[in-house]
Amino acid sequence: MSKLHAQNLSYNTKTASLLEDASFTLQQGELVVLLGPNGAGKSTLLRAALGLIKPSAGCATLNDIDVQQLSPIERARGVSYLPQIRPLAWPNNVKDVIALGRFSHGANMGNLSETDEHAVNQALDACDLEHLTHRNADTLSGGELARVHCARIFAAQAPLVIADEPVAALDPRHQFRVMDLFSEYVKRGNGALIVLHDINLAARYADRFIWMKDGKISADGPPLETLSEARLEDIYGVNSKVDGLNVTIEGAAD
Ligand SMILES: Nc1ncnc2c1ncn2[C@@H]1O[C@H](COP(=O)(O)OP(=O)(O)OP(=O)(O)O)[C@@H](O)[C@H]1O
Repeated sequence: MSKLHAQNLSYNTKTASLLEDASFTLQQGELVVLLGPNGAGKSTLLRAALGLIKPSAGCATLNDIDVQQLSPIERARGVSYLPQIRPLAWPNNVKDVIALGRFSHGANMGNLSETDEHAVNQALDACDLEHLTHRNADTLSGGELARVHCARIFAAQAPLVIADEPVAALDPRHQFRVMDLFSEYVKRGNGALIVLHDINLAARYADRFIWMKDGKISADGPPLETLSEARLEDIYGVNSKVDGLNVTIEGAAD
């Protein structure tokens, strides 16, 4: 059972505390949504938990090994990470960008093994990208490119994924399609931690919510237990109506 565990992570710059005493666990078999307003510290938390930045205090482990000790390939085999900002180093075609997800398996670009080829084709198909296989990635629309990046992390076939706003640029149909893919991935026994700003979408898919504000985790639990009008006002400063898992945001609270 793969498990990413963050224990009392803090991250300070010279002038500010961006993350304070944050702990969470992600394991196989659960789809967790990380929620919080812009600037809450969600990306900082994910990067510290993955060992991409060195925390000022606390530590994170992947399967009980300190993430700071893992090589990039070891880490990528355990957790596939889709950052919020996804620069493309050069204008590869769609299939080659997705094949980058196979690097952690030793894939040889331009000469993929049968297993790599199969994983890439499966991801292409799952993300509705077959018709774009040979297009240059720098000619895609924002939504198409977002799907290519999702396909890249699915092609990696890691037991855990962390995705920072994977559906932000997608139209409603593709938002559901991509969230369905994460859901199916979790049902196959994997684990996913996903940052979303759409609370209704989050409530529809999440087994658990982690709520963040001002660099701190303020709640961690099942949607039905942690989603409330008071919570939405506290976290986002909005008035809302919450009925079970249905949320209507009525407007800014002040
Ligand atoms: N290296 C840095 N130096 C100074 N401030 C930083 C640094 N990195 C992040 N920040 C600030 O820390 C805060 C948290 O940033 P972070 O990207 O973690 O937020 P977030 O919750 O992911 O936000 P969003 O929803 O807008 O993506 C922001 O105010 C950001 O400007």
